[in-house]
Amino acid sequence: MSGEAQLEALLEIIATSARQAIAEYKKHGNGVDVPTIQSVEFHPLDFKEDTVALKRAVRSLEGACQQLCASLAPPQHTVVNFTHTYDWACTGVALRGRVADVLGDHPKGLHVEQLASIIGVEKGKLGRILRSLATKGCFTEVDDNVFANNRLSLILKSTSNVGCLAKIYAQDTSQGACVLYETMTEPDYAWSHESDKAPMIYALRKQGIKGNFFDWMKADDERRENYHRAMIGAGDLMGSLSVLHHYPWIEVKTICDVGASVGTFSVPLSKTFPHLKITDQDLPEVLVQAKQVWAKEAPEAVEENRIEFVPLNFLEESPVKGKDIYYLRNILHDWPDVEAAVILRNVRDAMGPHSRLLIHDYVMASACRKTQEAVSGTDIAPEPMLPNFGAGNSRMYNQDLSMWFVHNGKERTVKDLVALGSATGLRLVEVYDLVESSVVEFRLL
Ligand SMILES: C[S@@+](CC[C@H](N)C(=O)[O-])C[C@H]1O[C@@H](n2cnc3c(N)ncnc32)[C@H](O)[C@@H]1O
Repeated sequence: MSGEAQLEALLEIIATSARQAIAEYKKHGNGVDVPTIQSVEFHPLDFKEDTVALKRAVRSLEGACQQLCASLAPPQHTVVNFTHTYDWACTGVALRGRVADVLGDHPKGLHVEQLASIIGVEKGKLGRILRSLATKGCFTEVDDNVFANNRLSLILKSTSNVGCLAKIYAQDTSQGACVLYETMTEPDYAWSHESDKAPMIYALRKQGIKGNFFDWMKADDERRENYHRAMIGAGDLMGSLSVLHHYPWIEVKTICDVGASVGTFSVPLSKTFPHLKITDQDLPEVLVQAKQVWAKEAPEAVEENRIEFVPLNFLEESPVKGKDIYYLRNILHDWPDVEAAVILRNVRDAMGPHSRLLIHDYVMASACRKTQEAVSGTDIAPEPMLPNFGAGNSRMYNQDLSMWFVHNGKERTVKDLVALGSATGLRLVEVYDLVESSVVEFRLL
């Protein structure tokens, strides 16, 4: 394909995928207009469980847009932009200062002078941060230095679970990112894949931190509560609940949610499929918080004994035995290969011949078409796009880096998961591609 033909094909993909996204908003809008950056409320589609069709369209749209811009802009423009972005720092200020909460009481907007005095920061500095965010479509500058919430900034309200996740990236993960090169060159850290040698732990060591991210997180109640709310947010962000609509749950009777957090997946599962007997397993202190969440969000499941809570340290013991499904969402990516193999071995020891293991994570793919076609279990982008959808999947590749910075963990390819599985006596059965995340199903060998 000539250069010009490639660019024309990208334009075509942009137009088609944007129209597919618009059609999705119209289909689920119940009369609400399609969203723009001027929208001030959420759209009915924003928190739907099954977001596969919208995500598919947005993945192609973002991938093709970035590829087209990277092709046509001068290279210095694109490459310096990689290093010259402070979105995370500005968003972190908005989150910590609860800017969106304050603006919630002022739907027509608030002058930055009043806003800054409520928050307790200097008005000129706050104004520059909000203008930078408004320039990217988050908050609206309704008049000179007067800011109001919009559909994007609502995500930064303190009631938002996705906001809790954004806070972790802005405040904690970023600390690991800032010392990345040091951790790749200092001998104690450079060759280590241990979780207590992760870049974020390196950054925090001056505070006398001992252990890994989970030790650090559980040592502080507020941090722990934010983390588990963030896990609900992560599910929303990834559209993980699509799995409720794309897996044959009706054929299942019992499920063990391994590393269940506060029931981020199993609470909605119990509501959609009340025939299921669910076992939630996590560290004991997490189950204390989980029981409170279940009592509030799904009291009927608790009263009808459809949920049991069993403490588990999956690095040291097996989950309860003989369940139909062992479900691990966003678990393996927290751990380096050695610990991931221990977890899988412990799960395998609990499985019976009828049991299935579902690993629900991001599933990485190569950016090289030749390799992708040979091993992929997930969608491959049409030419001339990069086969892994390029920037359309950037969150997956950023998440892989986040798992390194925070845990020395990683996201894995289907090939990596198959290798881990077969080393622990498991065989691949199927890959369910939910566009952003995938569910990889295994059985005993
Ligand atoms: C990234 S969160 C995922 C939570 C949940 N599966 C989800 O998708 O929302 C990882 C979970 O693993 C749990 N965890 C960490 N170490 C553990 C261990 N040694 N044994 C059992 N659970 C553990 C954490 O408490 C946390 O709930």
